[in-house]
Amino acid sequence: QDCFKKNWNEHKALHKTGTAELYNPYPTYAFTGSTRPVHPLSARRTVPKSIPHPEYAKSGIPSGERYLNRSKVDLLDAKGQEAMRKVSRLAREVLDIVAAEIRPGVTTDYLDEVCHKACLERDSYPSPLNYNFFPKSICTSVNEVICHGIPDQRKLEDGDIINLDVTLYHEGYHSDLNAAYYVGDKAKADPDSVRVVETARECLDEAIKLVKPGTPLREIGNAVEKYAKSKGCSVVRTWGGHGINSTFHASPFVPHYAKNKAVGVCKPGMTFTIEPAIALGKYRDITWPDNWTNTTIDGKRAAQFEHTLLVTETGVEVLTAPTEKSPGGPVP
Ligand SMILES: COc1cccc(Cn2ccc3cc(C(=O)NO)cnc32)c1
Ligand SMILES: [Co+2]
Ligand SMILES: [Co+2]
Ligand SMILES: [Co+2]
Repeated sequence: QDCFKKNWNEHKALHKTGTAELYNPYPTYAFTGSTRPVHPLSARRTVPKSIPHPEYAKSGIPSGERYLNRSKVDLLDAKGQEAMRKVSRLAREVLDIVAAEIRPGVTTDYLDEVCHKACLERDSYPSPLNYNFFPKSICTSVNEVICHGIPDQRKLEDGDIINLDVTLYHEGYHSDLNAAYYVGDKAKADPDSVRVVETARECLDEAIKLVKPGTPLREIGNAVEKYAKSKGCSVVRTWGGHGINSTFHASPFVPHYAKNKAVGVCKPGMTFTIEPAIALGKYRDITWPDNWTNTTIDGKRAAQFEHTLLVTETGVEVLTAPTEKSPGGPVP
C-alpha cells in the first residue's frame, strides 16, 4: 500500500502523469468473493448548470424524500405521466448506449464516463451522482456484487457478469432501470451465471404480469420468490422496488420476497420500480468498507433487472421497456 505512504498531492501528481499504480484499498477479509476494487477512483464528474439538478446534487441529501408521507403514494396526472414516459425513454437509451460498450478490458470507470456523457447529451442529470453522497453517475455491479457497485479502474474480464443501473433526472422527474449482461462470449458463460441472470430477468417479467389496478403490492414478492426458488436461487431481502417520480425514491417500498407486509395496492397513475436481486447461494448481503458496494455473504454471484412502471386504468405500462430506437442491447 505504498499509495498511502506518499502524501496525497504527490500521489495525485503521479496520476496526472499516468504513472500512479493501481491498488485495492481494503484488507482481504472485507471481501466474500474474488471481485476487488481497483482504486483510485477518477475525479468527480460535473454537470453543467444549464441542466436542471435535483435538490441533492450539491448537498448529497435528498431532503424532499425525508418528508414523504410514507403511506401516501403519488398518483400522477396526464402531464406527470407524459413526463415519466419521456425520462424513461431517455434512460433506456442511456442504458443501451453504455451496455454496447461492455467488453473484456474496459474499466467500469469508462462505462461511468460513457453514461455521464450520454445523460448530459440528453439534457439529463445522472441521478446517482451525489445521491446520498454516491460518487459516480451509474452503479456497476460485477459478479458477487448485488448492487451499488462503484465504477473504478477494474477492467472487465471474459466470463464476468455485470449489472448496469441507470437513473436519469429530466424536466423534474426520475426514471430508473437496470439489467445484467455477460462480459465476453455469452456462449462461453458458465451455466450458473446464465442461470442466475436469466432467473433474475424472468422474475421481473413474472412480477410485471401482476401489475394492474387492485393488485396488492405484497403479491409481487410472492411471485418473485416462487419463481426464484423454482430455479434454485434465493431472493435478496435488503433492497426493494420503490416509488419514483419527482424524487428518486418515494413510497411505496416493494419487497421482492414472499409473505411480506407491503401495504397498499396498485392504483392508476402510480409509478414505481420492481428490481429483484437474485442470488445463486445465500440471500444475505454484506457491504464493503466503501459503504456502498453490496455483495452476497457467500461470494456467489447475483443478478438483478429493473424497470420503472406506470399503473394504467387497465394494467401496466413498462416505461423503461426497449423501444424501436433503443431495442436493448447487446443481447443480454
Ligand atoms: C443510504 O443507504 C444507501 C445505500 C446504498 C445506496 C444508496 C444510494 N444510492 C446510490 C445509487 C442508488 C441506486 C438506487 C436504486 O434504486 N437503484 O435501482 C438506490 N439507491 C442508490 C443509499
Ligand atoms: Co494511487
Ligand atoms: Co436502479
Ligand atoms: Co431503483
